[in-house]
Amino acid sequence: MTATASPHIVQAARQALTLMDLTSLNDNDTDSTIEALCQQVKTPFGTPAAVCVYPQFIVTAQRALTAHKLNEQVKIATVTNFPNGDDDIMAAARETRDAVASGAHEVDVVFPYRALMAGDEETGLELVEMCKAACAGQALLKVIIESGELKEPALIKRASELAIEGGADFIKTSTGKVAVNATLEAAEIMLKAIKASGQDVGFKAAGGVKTAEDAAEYLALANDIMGSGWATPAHFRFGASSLLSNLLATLTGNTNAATTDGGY
Ligand SMILES: O=C[C@H](O)COP(=O)(O)O
Repeated sequence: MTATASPHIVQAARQALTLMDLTSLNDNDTDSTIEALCQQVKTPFGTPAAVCVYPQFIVTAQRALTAHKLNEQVKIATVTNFPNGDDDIMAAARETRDAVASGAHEVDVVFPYRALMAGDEETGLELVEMCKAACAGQALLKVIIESGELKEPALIKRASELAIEGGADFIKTSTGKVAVNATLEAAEIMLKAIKASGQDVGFKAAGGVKTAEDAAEYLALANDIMGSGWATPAHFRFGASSLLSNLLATLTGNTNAATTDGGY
């Protein structure tokens, strides 16, 4: 992305930056990589909404954000039942409770999507209910439905409905760990499920969102379905490991910036 980006794309980049859960969920993450991640959140254009890290790095993120005096404005998100979406309700609830006790402000739990594909709706509903209870009103619960594995629009819709019924604060497309991650098609189904529920639930597009142009398409969809002004950090997030560099390049017109933070 270069200085030639249209005003519309520049505006989307500015908005997307503040809606981002800047993510590092790699098996080889260390305290150092998470410290480096937290260092990136301070930009001339504001900060991402959150960093998203594995549970063992919650404290590392807390310490690093505090050192940068950003612990008040940047939330710490983590993942549970991740990435497989197993159907062990109590294990997911325990992980979620432990993550909140460690200081997570937001927990992204994977819905037991394979159980749903096998026709079992109850397990997913109960798992979300138990994880919501484990958040104890202290943390937001984002439910990852793994839309790229569910594939069928009817299953994506049903998983969204069950997550919302179970108490999800956000529904999220993907773990970023499967072949198909966020798509506009899945986003449309999920946003329409939120709208139809009449509940105050947010949406997170995650996995494969890499450019300001990608972000602009999701934001336009959210504006169309939910109304303009809805996509604030309270309702909309991008889960992304390599979007930030492109947004900064778009905002500064500096193509070199695109090479500085990719590859998490
Ligand atoms: O939740 C966020 C995803 O894991 C990030 O996926 P990504 O590496 O494709 O940006």
